Amino acid sequence: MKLGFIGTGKITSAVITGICSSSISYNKIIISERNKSTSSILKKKFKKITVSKDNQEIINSCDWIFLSVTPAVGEKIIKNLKFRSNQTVISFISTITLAQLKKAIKVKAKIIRAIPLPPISLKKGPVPICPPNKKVKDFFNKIGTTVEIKNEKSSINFWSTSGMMAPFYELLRVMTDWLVKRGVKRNNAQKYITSLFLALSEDAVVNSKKDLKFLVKESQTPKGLNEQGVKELSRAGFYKSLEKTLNSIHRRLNK
Ligand SMILES: NC(=O)C1=CN([C@@H]2O[C@H](COP(=O)(O)OP(=O)(O)OC[C@H]3O[C@@H](n4cnc5c(N)ncnc54)[C@H](OP(=O)(O)O)[C@@H]3O)[C@@H](O)[C@H]2O)C=CC1
Repeated sequence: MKLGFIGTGKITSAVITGICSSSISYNKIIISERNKSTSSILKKKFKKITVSKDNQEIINSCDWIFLSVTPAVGEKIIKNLKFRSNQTVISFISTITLAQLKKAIKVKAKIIRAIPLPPISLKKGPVPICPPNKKVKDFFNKIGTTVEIKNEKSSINFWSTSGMMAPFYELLRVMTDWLVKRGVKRNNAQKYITSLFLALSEDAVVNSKKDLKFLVKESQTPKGLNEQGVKELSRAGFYKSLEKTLNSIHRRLNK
């Protein structure tokens, strides 16, 4: 199987890093030259990668095509590319819908939307795909955890929560800086905060059969520090504001 990537930016780089350290079997990966620096780094790093200047040439030579350009570029270029009906086209593009993709691609290829996130480079994290597709599901399960979504409207909900990655890192940054201001060495502060949140996330995954509210409750002792933390942040509107931001990202995606 030959895999082609139209657009070689941050997410292509993460997906290819995941693929190249996984058990996925493929003959070749062809990536577009743009971005020049990213494509040349990937080519140097992984043997089976070829770089092409011509998007159409990538499509002509590959079985699976990953669309990984920004929405504005996608709207401009996809309609001018010629696909084959026996191809699988997987779009990472955030705001181009399945109906719009079908119209631009014209032939009856299999068209799937997927939302890989940067930790896919570590073969970790969820990959929502819509509509469900067995082969695409098996593929992403080798570099993450595929979540099949039947209804495209519902996939927008997942897209909305993916807008919380940078806010999550910002949370870690604020706590780390807080420790640094109190005299803790930066590397110790960062190590403490990142390993604490890694452990908490792993614990939440292990306990994923339980409703998260039990973990919220279990991690508080009456009148303890965590009880104070949740109470004060709730009173300050921290969690309401999180919900409000999710709603506003959702509205933007739903336009
Ligand atoms: N980053 C993320 O976490 C995620 C991103 N996505 C989606 O994936 C898509 C790509 O995102 P991301 O990787 O972050 O964006 P980037 O801006 O990093 O990558 C886009 C790439 O497209 C290239 N490009 C521009 N024009 C063309 C063209 N005509 N032909 C081929 N390639 C071209 C750019 O090259 P150049 O630099 O030369 O302009 C760049 O390398 C977006 O639609 C985004 O919504 C989806 C899931 C997660």
